[in-house]
Amino acid sequence: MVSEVLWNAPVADRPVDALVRVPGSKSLTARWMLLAAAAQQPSELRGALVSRDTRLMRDALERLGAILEARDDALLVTPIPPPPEHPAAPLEIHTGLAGTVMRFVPMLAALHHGDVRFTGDEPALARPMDPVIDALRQQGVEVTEHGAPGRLPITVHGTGRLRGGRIEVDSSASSQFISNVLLVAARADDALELVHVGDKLPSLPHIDMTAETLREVGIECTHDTDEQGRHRWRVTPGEIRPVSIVVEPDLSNAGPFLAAAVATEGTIAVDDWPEVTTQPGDAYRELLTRMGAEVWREGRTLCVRGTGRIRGIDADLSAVGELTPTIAALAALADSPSTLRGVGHLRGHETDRLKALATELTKLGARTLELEDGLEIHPGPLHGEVFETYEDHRLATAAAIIGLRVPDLQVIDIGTTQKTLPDFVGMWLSMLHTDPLEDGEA
Ligand SMILES: O=C(O)C1=C[C@@H](OP(=O)(O)O)[C@@H](O)[C@H](O)C1
Ligand SMILES: C=C(OP(=O)(O)O)C(=O)O
Repeated sequence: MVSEVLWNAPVADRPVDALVRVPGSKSLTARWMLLAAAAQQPSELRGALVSRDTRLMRDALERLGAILEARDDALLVTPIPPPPEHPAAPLEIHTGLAGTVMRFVPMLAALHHGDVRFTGDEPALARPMDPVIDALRQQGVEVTEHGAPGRLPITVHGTGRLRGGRIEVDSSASSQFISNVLLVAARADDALELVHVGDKLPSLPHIDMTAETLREVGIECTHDTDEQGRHRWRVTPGEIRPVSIVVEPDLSNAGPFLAAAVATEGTIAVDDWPEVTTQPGDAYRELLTRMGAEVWREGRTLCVRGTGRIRGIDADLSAVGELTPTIAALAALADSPSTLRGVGHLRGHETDRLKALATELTKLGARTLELEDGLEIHPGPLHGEVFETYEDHRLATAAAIIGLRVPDLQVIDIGTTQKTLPDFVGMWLSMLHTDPLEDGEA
């Protein structure tokens, strides 16, 4: 539900200068939790994100029979027991607005013996689910659609088995449709061959992330192209090894803090930036450099310094669509226009992000045109306004970035940031109040 409480976005009265530690990656936490629940032996996760999305994942896995307990600094995961011979009582799973829960858990529910109904927040009922439903049916699993076709709520009639074999998935509206199938494929009867049949494929690094996590639990997952040049993945069935891992910090969530350095001519250092990662947030290093910032590493820390000049950018963000709201916020503060391309699939995110960004940025004075697959942003003199966030955490953080430079910007429902970053406000304020003379911490 949208809260009408307004948050006065703080203006930076000097360059921000802080060391920031961001909590664990939402996407990696979701994958590790799910794989740990689908393994045969208990696993231990450290640094897992605790936010609304990951709590929903945890609840979903617990409904299916896993046990996830926080102990000291670790999350212990006891896997889902084998399905009973007779169908269990019907279950309901609430997915909130979490794409990772609504798209990743239904395939796992097929391995449950019994009916599992999936529902979600009001805006979640508009997010595409057809390829999830279609993939389940291709796997021989019955699905009932209770609402609009191809949308939540649905019931997965799990039989405790997945067929495997060849499957075609149109993942042009979200990479999550492919990750959904791959994550559970090792538990199928036969080897899986998945071919993507859509005309575009967004967020490929997130699919690479899925393949990489599978390999880390001992599952063979290959990616190539078929004779027609279509993306193809193959997964060999096998036992999912238990893990003892440390989750990387969420680099997408580091974005608004790095952008604060760019917006205020400050310096932000983010701790524990991985050397090698499949997280799309790693692309901030290149994108912010192109926008005029200085970016460098000091050991495991990534540093970004604003130079006083923010350049507009022409960028294809299809692989890293999740970064669009942050880049769009900086584009509104830039000294030349920007075109952000390849992100038509953002219309199926938490909200229609293209429409939302075009509306809100234009309202502030940066004329923003909605393109078929992106945005054209024309910076102009900006003024304070009430910024609507449409239950979208990344719209809220985009507003906070602009608010650093624009007085009287009020954000509706800043609490929506709890989806992936529960203490966003506390971290933002401590970033702003760090004494630049001290080696501070946000
Ligand atoms: O697999 C994942 O963890 C995600 C994949 C991406 O989805 P889309 O491919 O729908 O953009 C990304 O935007 C989302 O935040 C998380
Ligand atoms: C698109 C996003 O989330 P979801 O996992 O709900 O798709 C996002 O966090 O930017």
